[in-house]
Amino acid sequence: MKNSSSKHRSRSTFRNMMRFSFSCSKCFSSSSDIPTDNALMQGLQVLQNAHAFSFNELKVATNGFRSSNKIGEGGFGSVYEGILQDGRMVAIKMLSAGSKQGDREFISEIASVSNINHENLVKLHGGCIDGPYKILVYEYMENGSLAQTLLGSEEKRAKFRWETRREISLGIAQGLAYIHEEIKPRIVHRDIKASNILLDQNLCPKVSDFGLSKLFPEDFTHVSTRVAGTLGYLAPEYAVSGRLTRKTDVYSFGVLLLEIICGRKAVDFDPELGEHYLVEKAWQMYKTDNLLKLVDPMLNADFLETEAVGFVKIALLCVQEKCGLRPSMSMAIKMMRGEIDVNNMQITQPGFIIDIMDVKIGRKSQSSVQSITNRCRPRLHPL
Ligand SMILES: Nc1ncnc2c1ncn2[C@@H]1O[C@H](COP(=O)(O)OP(=O)(O)OP(=O)(O)O)[C@@H](O)[C@H]1O
Repeated sequence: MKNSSSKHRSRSTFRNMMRFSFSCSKCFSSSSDIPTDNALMQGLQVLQNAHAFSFNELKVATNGFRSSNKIGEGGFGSVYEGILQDGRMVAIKMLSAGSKQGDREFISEIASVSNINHENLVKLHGGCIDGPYKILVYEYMENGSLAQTLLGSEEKRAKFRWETRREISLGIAQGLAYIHEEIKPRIVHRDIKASNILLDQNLCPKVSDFGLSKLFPEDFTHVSTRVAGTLGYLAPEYAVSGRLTRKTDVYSFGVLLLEIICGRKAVDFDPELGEHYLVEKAWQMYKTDNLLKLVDPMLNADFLETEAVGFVKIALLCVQEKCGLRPSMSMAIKMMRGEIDVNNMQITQPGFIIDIMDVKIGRKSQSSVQSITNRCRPRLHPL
């Protein structure tokens, strides 16, 4: 199920075009986002809790960061597979040198991940800071990302059964519920998407890439922040106002859940249909009572209909336009397990962004949009 590095590269290039990060000094309290020497020092101190690898150790593990060891490339650097001296297989993420943003992501990732342990979160073994090099060392995930396996090209897509999709969805939800509700300080991931869900040898899903995560003091309901994330997964209110809450992740989870059920990307391009959006499609199908038609044809109708339709409804609840109507992750888990009947929940219009460069906006968003610049004004689609 593992893919070649060239394929990783071409997909990553496309994904990176979809990922964006911008700030607006007028409306976002961005001072905490600017990496300072102090912040860097704090990051280094936290790193002492994890293993500090030497650059040479990692160079040996990856055959001198040889291109044949490269397994992927993300927005902030390249990922290599490597074998440590003790025989452990690891994924080694070398952040792009000299990038200020890279510093921030690096510290954020270390601070978020080095102290947490959960079967649905990728384990960070440690890291290395050596001159211009900033490197993270993770447990190795044999089956790559959901973006490669479930949403890859038609001929290469893995055939995930319904039960596997259900367990993957539940696992991701459990990882998120853990960082949202169980640990202190709480963590908002901020970049939940298919390429950040990695699968181990047993197809157990693990949330990875905490580079954009924000630590959340317990008594805070939200923080104002630079907007960062990936188009298609971005909660509208967060894109519009920079107001980050756990419901920002819940929105992205809803989009991801739709992708898992439908086997289709959140935003896709078709030569005939043009660009189309999964959230919009799901809402149309819901309104016309056609949710079954959304389920991935690759399943050949081999799935539990009520459960699959229930999962689409849960996804629609997670992407509700009003974040107050979205469930918490623990509530979503209860619905997925059938402990709460999703059919008793009221589903209203979802919200989504189709173009961050265009200034046309849908209803309900005027007031919050007024405070931001033209450049970063998203267009909310009036569904
Ligand atoms: N722990 C890991 N085990 C195995 N492969 C990994 C691991 N971490 C990352 N990868 C591979 O490297 C690729 C790039 O990962 P990375 O987190 O740098 O970026 P991304 O999530 O794909 O993109 P972006 O940076 O835009 O979010 C992943 O898609 C995956 O194929």
